[in-house]
Amino acid sequence: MKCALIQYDIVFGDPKANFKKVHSLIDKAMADKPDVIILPELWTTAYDLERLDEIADPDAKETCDFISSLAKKYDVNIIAGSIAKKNADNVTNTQLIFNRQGDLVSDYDKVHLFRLMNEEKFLAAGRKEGHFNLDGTPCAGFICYDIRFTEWLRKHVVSGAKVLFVSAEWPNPRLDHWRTLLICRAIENQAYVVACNRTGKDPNNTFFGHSLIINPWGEIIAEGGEDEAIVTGDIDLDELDQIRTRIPVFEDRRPELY
Ligand SMILES: NC(=O)CCC(=O)C(=O)O
Repeated sequence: MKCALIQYDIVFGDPKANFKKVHSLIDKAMADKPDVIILPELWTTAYDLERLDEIADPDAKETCDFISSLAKKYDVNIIAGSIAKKNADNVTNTQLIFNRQGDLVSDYDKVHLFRLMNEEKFLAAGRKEGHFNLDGTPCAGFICYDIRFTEWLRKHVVSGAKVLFVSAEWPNPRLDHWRTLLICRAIENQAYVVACNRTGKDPNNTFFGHSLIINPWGEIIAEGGEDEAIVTGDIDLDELDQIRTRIPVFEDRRPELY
């Protein structure tokens, strides 16, 4: 599974500009023929939370039509980061996943809202799990702050997920937390972690990029810098099985004790 992570500077509060930018970045990413493309968190609006009434996508319809047509056109799976989705009575931070046929295979609402960026004041938290299947591989999706919640990711891995996709807007000065948490999630779960973070800045924060692909041994396969880039790397699921055989963490767990 070849992954292409599109880490870019999201235009604040301007979905139209972001659709245009993402269209051209996806066109560019396809030069490498990836199997899956990953976008960052809130990639249509960024953290312009005070204007969500105006700019959140009603039922995610416009975003779904746009991403679905690109997935079909390019025969590629797309983790459409997350977007602000306007529902009947609230707005959620929702990760949308499309397969190569352009079908929506998961819509995961961020479960853990991040107070430091005022999410709890404007967004409703999700309650359901983020499982999906891409080309026969069991995967799960998470959004930014979710990665601090070990049990949440573990629950998905225990239910079968082998690749953990993360969409983020993780700002300075917590680059060390970002890298360390993601490496730990990969090692402890003996799973691939594929995490896309935005670059650039908004009125309140600066973002460092450093999107990462990490193997189940905790080794970094690819890492972005601080600038806009398409970060690519391959995932080899045989390697995952070898690591799980060598150190059989899932056989040795004692869930009856904890
Ligand atoms: N957008 C987010 O959820 C940011 C999470 C974050 O920065 C953290 O330190 O956790």
